[in-house]
This record gives sequence, structure tokens and C-alpha cells, in this order.
Amino acid sequence: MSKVFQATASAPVNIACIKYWGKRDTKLILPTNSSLSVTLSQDHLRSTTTSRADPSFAEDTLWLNGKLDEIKPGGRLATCISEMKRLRKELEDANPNAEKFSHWRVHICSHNNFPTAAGLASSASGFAALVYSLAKLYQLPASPKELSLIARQGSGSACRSLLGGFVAWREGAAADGSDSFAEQIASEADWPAMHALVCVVSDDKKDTSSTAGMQRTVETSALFSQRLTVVPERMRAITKAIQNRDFDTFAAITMKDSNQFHAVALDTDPPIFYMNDVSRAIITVVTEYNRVALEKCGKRKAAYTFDAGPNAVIYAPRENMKEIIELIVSYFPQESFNDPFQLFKSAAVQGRRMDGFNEGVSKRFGIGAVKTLIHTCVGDGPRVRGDEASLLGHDGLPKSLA
Ligand SMILES: Nc1ncnc2c1ncn2[C@@H]1O[C@H](COP(=O)(O)OP(=O)(O)OP(=O)(O)O)[C@@H](O)[C@H]1O
Ligand SMILES: C[C@@](O)(CCOP(=O)(O)OP(=O)(O)O)CC(=O)O
Repeated sequence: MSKVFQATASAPVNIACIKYWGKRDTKLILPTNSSLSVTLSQDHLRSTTTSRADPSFAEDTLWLNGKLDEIKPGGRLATCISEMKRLRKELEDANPNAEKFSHWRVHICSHNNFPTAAGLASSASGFAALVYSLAKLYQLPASPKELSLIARQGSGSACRSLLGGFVAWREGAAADGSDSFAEQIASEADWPAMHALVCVVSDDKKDTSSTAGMQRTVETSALFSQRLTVVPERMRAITKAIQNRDFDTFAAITMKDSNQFHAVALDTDPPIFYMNDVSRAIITVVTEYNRVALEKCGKRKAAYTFDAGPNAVIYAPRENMKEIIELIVSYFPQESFNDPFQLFKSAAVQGRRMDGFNEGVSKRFGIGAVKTLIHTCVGDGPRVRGDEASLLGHDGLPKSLA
């Protein structure tokens, strides 16, 4: 039997605390500001990708969640694939003993275990898994930082999913993008108590993609240039807060930055509304929770943040998560709750509010307003998966189609 050139990898989602919004170069995907995110655990949210090279393949082909996805010539997917082939070719040229297969076509099959294109950062985990699986297929010695330069050209936020823990994407200054990469500022082991509750308000495909939305902001928003003047200090302050495990400061900055990003979206012409009434009610509930916490112990206990969609991510230290879930359930009832950290005795979590909480801050919504709650925590960077995880069958086609 001939040798199979194949690798499978999974990569995590990341959710930014300092948002990337705006490009100075749309082809190379170079941002107008640095950003910073928390990598979420792949035990709960992940993209898994298998890449295979074979001389019999006629075309580079990608299947995403069981369906053929077009690889447009010159498009983002094509750029990432050709950059990875280029690195393999360099390795082959430098090492006469290396097997020569950089010119073979590849079949790539990927699966997201959560809704795609719904503002849950699927492009981030997706492009990170793609680049990482190709790096393993091509046995490249590339570091996460080097791979982040390539994933960035698939989707900007994807560069941060090449690393675990707490990750900064440096905006850089070079015209060729060589200094616009991701780097870890603290590992998941440095602050393992950082947990996150994803409140899925909608898993529909969003109306205005991040790509189109941010470009419109750059072109039309007067507030946008003001935002660029405050981000550098926020980056410094939140990095220090993370390194000191100072949740109160982390929370204050994260919420301010989310609010400013949505203000800038609203200031875009025509305006962009990513949040809806449910999103705003979540903000109100978290704000009241923090008011009580500040009154009782002088520190915030939770931080909301919203990407380009209505879904909330609530960051909080692990010890607060039980009461936060009970609080959220009291306003946004759930039929059942998947409880990976075993905080509750039953899947039917009862809503509850802490003493001193002003329950009138929001109305109580019906079942379905928040569709699902996903409890997760900070996690590691991409993982290599064994052959048993392969998404491609012996014939080089998706197993799911067999
Ligand atoms: N597993 C994957 N492998 C390769 N590409 C993927 C994968 N998952 C998503 N993508 C790409 O990302 C696109 C979705 O990105 P989009 O930015 O619209 O949504 P999102 O990432 O869920 O939202 P956001 O980045 O605003 O949080 C898909 O249409 C597809 O092109
Ligand atoms: C609001 C954000 O989630 C925007 C993410 O934008 P994308 O990385 O999806 O955009 P492109 O580079 O055009 O693919 C903020 C963030 O993740 O930093």
C-alpha cells in the first residue's frame, strides 16, 4: 500500500476582549489596531480539519460541514493553501531527503461542532484548524507565530486561534504584514480560573459580515478614528490585568471595549446593529450583578462582550459561574442546561438572584430568547488528532458522505 500523506488537527475559538475592527490592507488582512482575546477550550467549541495530499487528486477541494465549499482563485482559502504549499516547497528544496509532494493537490475536510457564520467565531477556529492541519501534513517546523501570519490572511481573528491562553494580535507597521502576528501574553495555566458562558441568542447567519461591516466603518464612521486613539492604552492595561489575574480591571476594560465597538458599528453609514433586545437585556443584568458586587466587595464579578452578532460571551472567574448561570436562567429560562463542570444536580437549572439584586432591571424573557448556554473556560492552542479522528475516508472523500 502506498504511503498516505494526511493529518488531522483541531483548533479553538477565541473571543476578543479588545476588538479587531478595521483593516489598513484588505488583501493581506492588516488591522488598524492591535487586539487581544481569550482562547476558549476545544473540549466544548472547536473546528476539526483533515488535510490529505495525493497525486491522484485533480483539484484542491474543501468540504465544510459535509458540503463542498468553493476555493476561489486568489481568495482567502486559496491564499492560505498556497502559502502552506510554498513553505513545504522551501523545506523540500532545502532538504534533499525530504519527500516531494508540495505540488500534489490536497483534499481538506472540516467540521465545526457549533453553528458556522453565526458570530461564534467559526472563521477563526476554521482557518486556524486549516493552517495547522496543513502544517502537520507538510511536517513544517513553523512556530505558532509564523503560522499566525498565514491564518491571518484567511480571517484576521484566526491568527489568535493558533495559540492558547490569552493572545495579542500585534497590528504591526510593515507594509508586507511580516510584523502583524499573534503572540501569547499569558498561558491557560497562568489563569485557569477564567471561565466563559456563551449565551447563544441567535445561530442564524448574520446580515452584515464582519469583513463588509468593518470596511464600511473605516470608510464612514467619524467615531472610528477616536477609537484608534484609545486602543493602545487599553492593550497595555488589559495585558497587565491578565498577568496580575486582576479580574476587576479585566472586566471593566472588556465591557468598555465591547460597548465602543458596537458604538462604532452604529456610527457606520448605513448603521450596523449587531446586538438586539435580548443582547441589551443581558448587558443590563450583568451590569446590575456587578453593581451589587461592587457594593458588597468592591470588585466586578463578570464581564460581557459581544462580537459581530447578538450572542453574548460572559467572562467570569470559575467561582462565580454557578450564580451567574442561575441569574441568567432567571431572566432567560432554559429547558435544560448541559453542565460540563457539574455545578448542578440536575439539567433543569432553577433561576435564582442574589440578595440585593434589583429584579426590575429587565423583564423576564420566554424560553428560546437565549437558545443555549455553553459553559466553557480558557483553553489551549491547536491539537494534533490521531488517525481515528480523520474526516476523510480511504478514498480521499469525506466519511460523512460515504
Ligand atoms: N471549519 C472551517 N474551515 C474552513 N473555513 C471555515 C470553517 N468554518 C468557517 N469557515 C469560513 O468562515 C466563514 C464564516 O465566517 P464569518 O466571519 O462569516 O462568521 P463567524 O466566524 O462565525 O463570525 P465572526 O468572525 O464575526 O465571529 C465560512 O463561511 C467559511 O468560509
Ligand atoms: C467582531 C470581531 O469578531 C471581528 C472579527 O472579524 P473577522 O476576523 O471575522 O474578519 P475578517 O478578517 O474580515 O475575516 C472582533 C474580533 O474577533 O477581534
